[in-house]
Amino acid sequence: MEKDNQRQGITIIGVPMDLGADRRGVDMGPSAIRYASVQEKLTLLGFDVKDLGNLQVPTPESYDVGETHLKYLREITSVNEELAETLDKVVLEGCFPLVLGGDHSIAIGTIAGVAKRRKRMGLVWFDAHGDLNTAETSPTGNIHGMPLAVSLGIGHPDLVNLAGFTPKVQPENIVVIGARSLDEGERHLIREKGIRVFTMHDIDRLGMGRVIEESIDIVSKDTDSVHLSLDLDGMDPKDAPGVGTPVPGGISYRESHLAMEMLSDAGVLTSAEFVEVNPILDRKNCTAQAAVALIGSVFGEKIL
Ligand SMILES: NC(=[NH2+])NCCC[C@H](N)C(=O)O
Ligand SMILES: [Mn+2]
Ligand SMILES: [Mn+2]
Repeated sequence: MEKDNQRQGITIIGVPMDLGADRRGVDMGPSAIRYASVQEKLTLLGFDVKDLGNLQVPTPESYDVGETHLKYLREITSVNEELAETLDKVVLEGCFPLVLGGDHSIAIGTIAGVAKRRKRMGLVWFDAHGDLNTAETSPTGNIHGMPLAVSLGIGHPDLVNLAGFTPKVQPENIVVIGARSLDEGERHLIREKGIRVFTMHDIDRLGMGRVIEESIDIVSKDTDSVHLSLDLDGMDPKDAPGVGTPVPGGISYRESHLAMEMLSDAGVLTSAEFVEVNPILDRKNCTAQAAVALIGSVFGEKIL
């Protein structure tokens, strides 16, 4: 991949989605991240920032949950269709799309939108979870546990065929970083597809520096773009408590920054999303603040 030196601008899109997860409140994630001054930070870093505001997302109270093994499938599909269309336009304009969630089910639409005009996309999946479930393997029926499988072309046809093509990404161009809570079906899929998963065990042994060096090789080999999908629950709950599905033993605050700084230095990223910030479960907005600090590092902020 060529280094992307002529970044024109950044376009922010909020997706206040909470239909993909069991715990309410993650719909306030985009507001919390904006409140933590994301636009100011990026402007200070010298970028031309445009905020498109939030997509409209139905509230769970006004809809029927639908099939319990794929909760709110219809509503989630339609929001993701709109998100994919919005992102396609942003890519066509030559801007860097920065999506603020919302639960992780929005990655279905983000990835569909950013992959549409690309031949081959690399994907960095920063998460405590694999998000590789299907209706058959999910223990919860929550679609936020499925977006990576969907992007690989595995899952309900309405989700998989979103934006009219499938798959969005190939298993050999994906890295998962920070995994420590995987369901049985997800373990199977990881082995079957040969997906490179850097678990917490690998991060402990290799160190984040090596993990990211290897990750950059994987996601940039023979690709024309790289998307970062960052679930704040990848971080340790001590540093990012405002998430709906926290798992102890996560990536530290500094390791997270090192990962973002190295991705930034490599100049490979072409789009990003920050998801699962739940202000109701947070402590004085510190999870949204962590998200904004990491966004700073993604866009080149340095200590010195
Ligand atoms: N994006 C997330 N936080 N996903 C959590 C998924 C948890 C669990 N594996 C499930 O499928 O329900
Ligand atoms: Mn997660
Ligand atoms: Mn996730």
